[in-house]
Amino acid sequence: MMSRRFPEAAAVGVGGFVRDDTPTEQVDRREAVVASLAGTVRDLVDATIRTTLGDAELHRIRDDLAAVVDRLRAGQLPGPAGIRYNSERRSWNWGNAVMGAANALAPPLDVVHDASGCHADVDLGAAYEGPPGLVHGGVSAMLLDHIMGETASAMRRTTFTGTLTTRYRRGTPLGPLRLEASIVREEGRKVFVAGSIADADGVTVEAEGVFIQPAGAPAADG
Ligand SMILES: CCCCCCCCCCCCCCCC(=O)SCCNC(=O)CCNC(=O)[C@H](O)C(C)(C)COP(=O)(O)OP(=O)(O)OC[C@H]1O[C@@H](n2cnc3c(N)ncnc32)[C@H](O)[C@@H]1OP(=O)(O)O
Repeated sequence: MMSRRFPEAAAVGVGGFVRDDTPTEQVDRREAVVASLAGTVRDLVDATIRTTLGDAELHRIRDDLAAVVDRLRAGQLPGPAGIRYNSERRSWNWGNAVMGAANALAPPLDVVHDASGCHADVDLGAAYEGPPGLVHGGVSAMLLDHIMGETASAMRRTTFTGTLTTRYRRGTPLGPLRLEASIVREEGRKVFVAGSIADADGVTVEAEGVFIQPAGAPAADG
């Protein structure tokens, strides 16, 4: 069993981004490879939840998978993936819980920056269920936290979630959903953001949040 404590990660701290001068072309190529692997692992998670196979077959599959894990463990980072960037301002955070390319737990969320903020279309399957057929409330909050945080940061400054308030207006069905977020106002280091999740029939969850630029955190615009 792997260790769950990563002391070196604690040292990253606020605004801690790792400079990594891997050329962008190489980063893009590797990202496509890890995203493809994560996509298959995501399928595996869904298939595991929904399998109806017998116990003996599941034991055999578990043994096969354990062998695959051993192969992956042959080359590992010492801790979490972190956020890396190169001199061409290409950044990558493949372990991110919401949009990490290598993270099969991430839905993943493909966030688009538009004139009013950010939006993302996502299709949530069986792995994100809370109440029967509905998205887990914590998953909704997680997705909103991310898209609202990305809106606050506008990819040019570091912001951390200070407060996130969610109002669940009705159940959010699993399946295709639309997330939106926009900046409401800014006060010094505080950015107030509104966000929502909607299905085809309208908004299911709405949220407001305060995202804060930690004192001394880096910003691309100075
Ligand atoms: C080059 C760069 C490019 C970067 C491009 C990156 C793009 C990549 C996008 C990824 C998007 C990720 C989106 C996920 C975002 C998370 O998930 S972040 C993880 C969850 N959040 C955390 O862990 C935060 C933990 N908390 C903290 O670190 C600190 O408490 C904070 C929030 C940074 C604030 O600390 P601080 O700067 O010391 O705050 P402080 O000076 O006490 O107060 C400043 C102001 O904020 C207010 N405030 C403080 N705390 C709070 C609070 N919790 N709630 C409300 N207001 C508060 C204070 O009242 C004060 O207000 P004023 O008096 O000025 O009116």
